[in-house]
Amino acid sequence: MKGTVFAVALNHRSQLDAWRDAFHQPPYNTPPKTAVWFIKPRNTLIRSGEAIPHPEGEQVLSGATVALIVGKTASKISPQEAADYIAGYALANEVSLPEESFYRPAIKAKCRDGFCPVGDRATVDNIDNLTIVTEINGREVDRWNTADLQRNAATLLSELSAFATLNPGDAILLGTPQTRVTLHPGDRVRVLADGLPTLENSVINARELPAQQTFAWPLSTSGTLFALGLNYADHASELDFTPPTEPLVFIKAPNTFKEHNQTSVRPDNVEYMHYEAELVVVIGKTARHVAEAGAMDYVAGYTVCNDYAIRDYLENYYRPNLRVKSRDGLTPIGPQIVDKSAIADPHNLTLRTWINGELRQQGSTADLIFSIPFLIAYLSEFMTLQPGDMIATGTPKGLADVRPGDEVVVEVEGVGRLVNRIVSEEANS
Ligand SMILES: O=C(O)C/C=C\CC(=O)C(=O)O
Ligand SMILES: [Mg+2]
Repeated sequence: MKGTVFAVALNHRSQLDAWRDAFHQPPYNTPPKTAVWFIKPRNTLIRSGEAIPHPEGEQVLSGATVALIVGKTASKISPQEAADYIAGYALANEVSLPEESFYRPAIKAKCRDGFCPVGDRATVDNIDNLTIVTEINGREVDRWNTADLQRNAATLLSELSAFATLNPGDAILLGTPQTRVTLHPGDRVRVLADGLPTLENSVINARELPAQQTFAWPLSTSGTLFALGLNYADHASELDFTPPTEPLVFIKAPNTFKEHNQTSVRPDNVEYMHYEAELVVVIGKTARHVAEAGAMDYVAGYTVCNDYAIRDYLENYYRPNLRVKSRDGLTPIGPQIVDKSAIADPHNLTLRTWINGELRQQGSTADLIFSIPFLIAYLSEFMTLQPGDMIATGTPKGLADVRPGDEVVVEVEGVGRLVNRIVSEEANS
């Protein structure tokens, strides 16, 4: 099994009930209109029998659920067609720290090493009425039924495939109830459901992890692309935000990647398709608990990306949400990785974007709010960065809409010049 693990928050009725009043207050203002997606990156994935690391001083919550495993490439499918695209289901545990907000991506709560155990796959007769039981140290502590999900498995597959092509081995975690069970070092947590292989994991103190243990999806084909939001003060203010005091990090899945000289699709009937020129840092060796002072040793090189956003789809849930940023083909990246030794000072590079030859965006990595070593230290404090992982460092001021027919060139001085063309949905079909 391999692939990207997508997950959905606020999909159990008990969660919607608990948050109902808050949804009408800032920062949310309205209840979510679409599924609230997030990604469990490869460092979170472990198998049955492996240990869940418990970060010292944190409250760790078990979130027993089911993973839908995709069997066939799925793009824009209806709920009625979904069964044909599903290879089976597996028990999973969407382990998390407590969440006090659904406004920003919950990366620090949900993307810690080993926070996504997934069991073996099987087929299930009726996934929409499945009871999932959690036992800790042999005692039942939780039980819930998939009939209480807001969106069922087929609907989730359909809604995600509307903007992200799913490939065999990709998975969707169906959601968890509001109430979760606390895990402690030394616990054994078992997740059970009729017809699915039991998922069993011990919980160990994260300090006791063997140094060489990595948290890699066994057959992963691609590193994780972490992206920074609002990492340039001038860009934050053009979007009417004050600059963040802590990095705002979201994840872009591999379905978004496009090579140099390819096309990206502008969805019909949208007003805002914005380019974003960004310097991307490529990690060269495993980084866990790295100090800022030594963090540049973990960089292999640099590349360029265009972190397109469809801002019409912004909702104040895990903002920027996957519908805005993780659409098929909306991250042109490349054209090459430039070795670290070729860049004298990555914090003094000019970024530029041209539309049809006209210069529309210009900034400098000198203005990054959170520097490259700070970001590596920040992320590696709560997750293991692995060779091939990437950090898109954010974009400066200068956004504008792009239209079918436009040629968009983003450049980072000394690193590369990345060309992309915008096409309409019709031209792409
Ligand atoms: O939530 C928002 O509107 C802003 C999030 C990300 C912007 C981004 O990708 C960047 O600053 O770069
Ligand atoms: Mg960006």
